[in-house]
Amino acid sequence: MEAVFIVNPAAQGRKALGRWNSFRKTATFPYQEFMTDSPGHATAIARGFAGRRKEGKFLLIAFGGDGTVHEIIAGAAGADHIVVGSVGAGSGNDFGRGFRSFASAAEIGRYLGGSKDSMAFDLGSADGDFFVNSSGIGFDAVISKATGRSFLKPILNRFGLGKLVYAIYIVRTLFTFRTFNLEVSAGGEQRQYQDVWFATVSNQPYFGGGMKISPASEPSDGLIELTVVSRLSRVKLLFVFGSVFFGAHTAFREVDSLQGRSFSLKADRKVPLHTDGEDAGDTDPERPVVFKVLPGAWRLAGQ
Ligand SMILES: Nc1ncnc2c1ncn2[C@@H]1O[C@H](COP(=O)(O)OP(=O)(O)OP(=O)(O)O)[C@@H](O)[C@H]1O
Repeated sequence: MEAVFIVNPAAQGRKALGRWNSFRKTATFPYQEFMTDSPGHATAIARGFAGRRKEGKFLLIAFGGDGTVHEIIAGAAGADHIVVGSVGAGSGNDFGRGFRSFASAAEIGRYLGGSKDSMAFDLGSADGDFFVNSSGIGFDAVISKATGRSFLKPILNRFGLGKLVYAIYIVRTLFTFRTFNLEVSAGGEQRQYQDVWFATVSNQPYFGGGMKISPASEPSDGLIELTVVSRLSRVKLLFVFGSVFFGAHTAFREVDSLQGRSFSLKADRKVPLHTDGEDAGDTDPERPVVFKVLPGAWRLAGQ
């Protein structure tokens, strides 16, 4: 198995590059190294390896944040000669909360010299756009979009306060966001929701930098979970957000949770969509966004 690091030097407010320069000195095994130069580059690199099935197995290790792992998995989906690994060097790192990641080069060295076990995990798709953690429409997508391009993020990251960005935008969006009406089709049934703040489809429990939005999610069960938050006052939404950190929000009657293999979500106006916290455009009020699970579509290093 050949080790390949895919490094996003821009992750964690460009701190990742410095971390990589220290990390690489501790790697005692042979490896290839790629630096991403723009969004989408990690997917292109992973796709290149996905086309090299005849050359044996590859361990593609993301050195960056959630966006970097997301891109690598999207490029490697369906290629069973590729095993994905991750070293968390981003600001949110929800991936590391829901999935096993490597803590050091020594750990990777032990893995390569030892069992080389891997496990298949599910991948989500939102109209063909992949997600490993979650994808959603509404309030959370507005926040992901805003924080993704925030001038505050690199500044706060420098002081180790990246999470504060989420808090700032949650409060700001709370006062500016317009709720929407939502039609959900799941398992042959239809449900209508009024005054929706957000609807999130999860493959693993965490989103938004450590919020346990979907406690029932299990990324290898062949299922995805939909969480719809609706009909809440702005003040109560803040309480719900507070309780999300502990996964206690599901007790609120305004929080509905469904489990299934596919959900169609149709909002009555244009609403922002995110996949793994990355901007995925807006919904179209004329047609639903179809969320699906692709069971066992990618492999993660370790058991
Ligand atoms: N050289 C580059 N310059 C600018 N952006 C890049 C570069 N390489 C990759 N990217 C983009 O940087 C974005 C953010 O990366 P990533 O998510 O890994 O870090 P983060 O935002 O610090 O962490 P997290 O998502 O865990 O909060 C990704 O969308 C990725 O496509």
